[in-house]
Amino acid sequence: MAGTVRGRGWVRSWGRDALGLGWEDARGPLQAGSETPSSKYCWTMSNTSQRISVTEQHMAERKIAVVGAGLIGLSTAVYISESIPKCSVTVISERFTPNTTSDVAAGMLIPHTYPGTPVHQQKQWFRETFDYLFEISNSSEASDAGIHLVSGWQIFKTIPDEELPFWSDVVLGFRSMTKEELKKFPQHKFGQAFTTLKCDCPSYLVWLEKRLKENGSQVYARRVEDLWELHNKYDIIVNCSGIGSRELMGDLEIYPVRGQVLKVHAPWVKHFIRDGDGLTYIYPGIHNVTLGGTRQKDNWSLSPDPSSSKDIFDRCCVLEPSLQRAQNVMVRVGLRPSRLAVRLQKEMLVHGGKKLPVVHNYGHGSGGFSVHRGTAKEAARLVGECIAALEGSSSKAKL
Ligand SMILES: Cc1cc2nc3c(=O)[nH]c(=O)nc-3n(C[C@H](O)[C@H](O)[C@H](O)COP(=O)(O)OP(=O)(O)OC[C@H]3O[C@@H](n4cnc5c(N)ncnc54)[C@H](O)[C@@H]3O)c2cc1C
Ligand SMILES: O=C([O-])CC(=O)C(=O)O
Repeated sequence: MAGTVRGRGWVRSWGRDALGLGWEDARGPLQAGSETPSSKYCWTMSNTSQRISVTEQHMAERKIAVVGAGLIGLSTAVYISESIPKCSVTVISERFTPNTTSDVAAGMLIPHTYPGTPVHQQKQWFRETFDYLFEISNSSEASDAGIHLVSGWQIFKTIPDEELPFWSDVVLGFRSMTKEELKKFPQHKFGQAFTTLKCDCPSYLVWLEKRLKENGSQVYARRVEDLWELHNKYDIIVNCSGIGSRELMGDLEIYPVRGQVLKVHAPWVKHFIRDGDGLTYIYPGIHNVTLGGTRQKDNWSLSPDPSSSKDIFDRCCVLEPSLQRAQNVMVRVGLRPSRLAVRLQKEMLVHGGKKLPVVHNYGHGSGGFSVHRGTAKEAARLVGECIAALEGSSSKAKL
């Protein structure tokens, strides 16, 4: 069975591979049982990626599979394909844009704290992500990538313990709100004004997919039940399966935090507004304004809840009364892949005397957009270490 899905510039063809599993290919269907055309792969280096230091000479071409095609999988695959020489990158995922959690997100660059990750590390990830997207926002790619600057306010009913958050010198023009500005919010006592970046989620994911295609990477649509399925075809696995890691890796430290948002047409809203309690926010984007939200721990339901929609809308109208005239209200629900700390580490799986190096990059919770480029860079560095170890063991074997 074969067919074609979805347009938007990159048509994926699909069919079934030698394992009897559904696959998708960026350049048209492979024949069942055919070899992955890895020798055709090439790598390029953009001025925003650093090349990972892996000795190129005499290196075997390494086959890397990235599991997951949400924001984290795509951005990690792009970073690897642009920074590691002599490797082929294949993305394998059950779902693609527009059907991932990443498509539901507001896509704002305002960090959420991971209690189990050192703050200096989170700040570095945020800075790397901010600098990368700022450069895109300042280029001709900005509209294709769906990246833009947005200014606004974070407001508080009581003065927060931390008046200067750790990320205040990364965003632009951070300052306390003036008394005049606060008059707009009579229930709030304190506020922070700043300019940050926003990703238009489906556009950014489509743009990342396009980058991968240009780098010669492959994309397959299928669910992975066990990483060992990939052992014979790939040298290194990068696990970016988000909340899917609970089942795939048996990681009980990751849990869903259900989020419901409304996407509305209100083109006159230009400023973002976020209540510091993290529950209510208004984020103007390119195509619509995202109104949020809910945070429901351990709730797996992807069905929209009408009473939550009304509550979100009412809360947002209190902060921005003009939203009462908003139109085309769409409801979206996503499960934030939450964890005390992002899992960004190497693991060597061993099974029947065989080894499979895995790099994990998942558990970004409420803040994936804010740190994705930084975590992609760190995951690529760990992949570089795995390659160096494989090179070391293959040269020892030759002696
Ligand atoms: C309502 C809401 C608003 C948000 N707003 C923001 C925001 O403004 N700013 C911000 O920084 N963050 C925000 N987030 C958080 C952000 O969306 C997440 O941190 C981010 O999307 C996580 O990306 P991911 O790639 O890890 O997960 P996902 O997008 O869920 O991708 C996981 C991928 O893995 C695949 N997969 C899973 N299991 C398997 C398997 N067994 N086999 C094959 N494939 C598998 C899935 O199909 C999917 O493609 C928001 C989240 C929500 C829900
Ligand atoms: O909290 C926010 O501002 C938006 C967000 O990241 C979320 O809902 O997870």
